[in-house]
This record gives sequence, structure tokens and C-alpha cells, in this order.
Amino acid sequence: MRTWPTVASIAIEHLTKRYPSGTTALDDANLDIADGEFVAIVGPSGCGKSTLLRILAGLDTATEGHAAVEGAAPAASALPSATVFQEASLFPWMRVGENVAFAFDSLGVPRADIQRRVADVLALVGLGDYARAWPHELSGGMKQRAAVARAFVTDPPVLFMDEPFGALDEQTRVGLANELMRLWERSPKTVVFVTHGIEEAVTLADRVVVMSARPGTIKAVIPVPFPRPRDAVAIRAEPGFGELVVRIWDLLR
Ligand SMILES: Nc1ncnc2c1ncn2[C@@H]1O[C@H](COP(=O)(O)OP(=O)(O)OP(=O)(O)O)[C@@H](O)[C@H]1O
Repeated sequence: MRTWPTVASIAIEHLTKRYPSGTTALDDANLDIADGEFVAIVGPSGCGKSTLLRILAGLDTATEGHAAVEGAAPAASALPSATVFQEASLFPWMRVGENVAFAFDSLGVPRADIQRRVADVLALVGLGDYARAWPHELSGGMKQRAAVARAFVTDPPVLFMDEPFGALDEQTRVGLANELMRLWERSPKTVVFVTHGIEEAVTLADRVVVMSARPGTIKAVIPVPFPRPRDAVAIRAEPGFGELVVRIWDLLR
């Protein structure tokens, strides 16, 4: 089995992305993300958040500048990261457990270990009884739980999340935010989390990166001072929570 470090840092330097259509989606973005840090990215629609995440995840290339995951696997083709998108993108022809186990494809992990880890992670996201269910038998929130389980099951040092809870109702979102924080506390990793939810960003992140309208640049990086472990509901009553949310809203105006 391949082994990789438990966490990795990310360096983004002068990153610019121009699509062939002529759209400049990112313009000279610079950011350092520390080992094990949870960073949320917010910004107006179309400011290049997904573009940035796709470049970090190795799914697209930059026009200028570069982004590097440091302390991770040597080959760019073997980036030890997992990505969760707004759509859970489970394979409809595989049961939930098989979808989660698929993350181990070609990693050479013994079958018994895979079964144990899949069962553990499904239990952690509240899907312990659904390993043999088909994706179409799950609600939207349950599908997203399965997608989060698939991202965590191999314990990669880096996790990229692109509006993973964006399509869900508020109550499910808050529940999943808590589950994500518990998973992250159990197995630390560097997380880059794109969201439209300012409160969600402040709840989850160590720092919130605020991007400007297109072409996207990094307008501000706001540290979130609240202690951990956090609770996605109780944190709203923390002194300073509302002020921080308003400050970020003001930056987005
Ligand atoms: N494959 C592509 N080809 C051409 N232009 C693209 C492509 N993908 C994105 N864009 C453009 O790049 C800009 C940034 O898009 P991106 O999806 O990164 O923004 P975003 O901040 O994630 O938006 P949203 O919050 O609405 O999801 C937009 O103007 C978009 O039209």
C-alpha cells in the first residue's frame, strides 16, 4: 500500500487562469495553506472558486503561476487528495459500500482492511445500515454523506470540497458540517472548502479566503478565532460570530 504523510501544505503563487474562450477566471492569486489547516473560500458567483479548486486538485492547469501540494506524493499524477463536489457523483450501478470502497481502487489494500474501513467510515457518517443500499435509495443528504465517506475512507492528507453541501437543506447542512468537523478532528487533513455559505465558512474554517468578483483575486484572508471542537449550532451564539459574518458580507459587496 502507498503511504503518504498525514497532512500536506499548499502553496499558490501568482496563479492565473485564462480559458480559451478569453475569460480570465483567476488573476494572480497567492495563498499559503498550512499543514492540517481548514480553509474556506467564499466569493461572488463566477469569481473563479471552482477554477482554483480544480487547479489545486490537478483537474485543470494554470495559465501562469503555479499551485503545489507540498509534503505529499512526488508525482503530480499521484496527488494524494480526494475531491467532493456538489453532486455526490456516486456510481448508480454500485451499492453504497462498493462506491466507498472504490476509493481504494488500485491502492493495493487488503480486502479485509477495505471492508473494515468502509464499515467504520459509513458508521461515522450515519450510514452504517446502508452499505448494501443503492444510491437511488438515498436522500440527497445521505448521498452527500456517502461522498464524504468516500473522500475520508483512504485518509488522504488533502481534501478539496466544492460546495459539497450546497444542494442540501439548512438542517442537513448543519448536521453534515458537524460530521465533517468530527471526521477532520479524528483524522487531520488539509481542507480547502468552497462555499456560498458565509456562516458555513465561519463555522468550519480556520481562515476564510474572500475572493473578488471576476477575474478572481484574493481580496482578504480572515482568521476565525473560535476554539475547537466547534458545534455548528452553538457557534452561532459565540461572541463575535455575527460580527465576523457581517464583516465578510461587507467584503463581498
Ligand atoms: N471550462 C470553462 N471554459 C470557459 N470558461 C469557464 C470554464 N469554467 C469556468 N469558466 C468561467 O470562468 C469564470 C469562473 O468560473 P468558476 O466556475 O470558477 O466560478 P465560481 O466562483 O466557482 O462560480 P460559482 O460560485 O457560480 O460556482 C466564470 O466566468 C466561468 O464562466
